[in-house]
This record gives sequence, C-alpha cells and structure tokens, in this order.
Amino acid sequence: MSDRELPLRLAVGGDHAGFPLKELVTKHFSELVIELIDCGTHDASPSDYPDFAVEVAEKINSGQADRGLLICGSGVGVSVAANKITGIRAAICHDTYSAHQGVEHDDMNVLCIGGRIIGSELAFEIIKSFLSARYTPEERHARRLQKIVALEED
Ligand SMILES: O=C[C@H](O)[C@H](O)[C@H](O)COP(=O)(O)O
Repeated sequence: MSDRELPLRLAVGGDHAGFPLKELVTKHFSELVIELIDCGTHDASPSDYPDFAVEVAEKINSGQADRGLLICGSGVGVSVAANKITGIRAAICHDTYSAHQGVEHDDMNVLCIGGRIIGSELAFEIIKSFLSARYTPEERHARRLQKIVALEED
C-alpha cells in the first residue's frame, strides 16, 4: 500500500502497554493524516486504558477527529471500554481485511490494536487499511447499524 495522504483527522491513545507502539505510530502517521491528535499516555509508567478510550471517544464525538486508534497490551481493554461510549464503534483488528471491512460494513470509527501482539510494520499496514476505507451506505448495512443505535438507546 502506498504512503499517499490519508485525509482524516486521527485521535490516538493508549496505556503504558501500548505506549511503545503508539510512539512509532504517531511518528509514522503524523505526516500522512490531516491532523494527528495524541491523547496520551505520554510515557511508559503504569496507566489505565479506559482513560484513553474516553479521551479518544471525546475527540470523535465532539467532531475534532474523524477516526480513533487505541492501543493497549492486547487491544481488548480499550475495545471493551470504547464500546461503552455512545457513538463509538470500536474493534480489535490484527489483520488488514477486518480493518477495512469493519469500516465498509460496520462504520467502525475506532481501531484497536494490541501493542504486545503485533509488530509495528503490520500495525502500520492495518492502520492504513482502516484509514483508507470508507463506509458503504448500502441498505443492509444501514439497517444493521440502526439496530446498534437502538441498543444504545435501551
Ligand atoms: O486489555 C488490557 C490491556 O491489554 C492492558 O494493556 C493490560 O492489561 C496491561 O497490563 P499490565 O498492567 O499488567 O501492564
């Protein structure tokens, strides 16, 4: 995949376990997106992943960012936390197919990665796949998304 510009504003966050990969990701993508907002953590001292899920979600829900990227050790904690927040559709993707199909079909707006699971080069490819993808507004996808919105309203 080429390193052409990915015209989105991206909010990035993660805990101490995600910090090493987040540092590499922010450096790699800062020139490839319109804006990269680093929501922390800013060092490797122990921290709590829900705090960064909240920060990234706030950037999206306030309109400051188009998409989010969350990195913890496994990707599990940040995805569980982010999906508690209305308007956030987050998923762990450790392959490129899920990263673009999740956007195209499910309008996924937050990608979650495990910094202890995959290396930086694969992570870069997955993130590019996620950022390059666009939601496909076909009737079946819209119908399913409406059912998810209804779950949020329960
Ligand atoms: O799903 C949770 C995340 O992977 C956390 O990054 C992980 O639990 C942190 O582990 P520890 O506090 O042992 O470094």
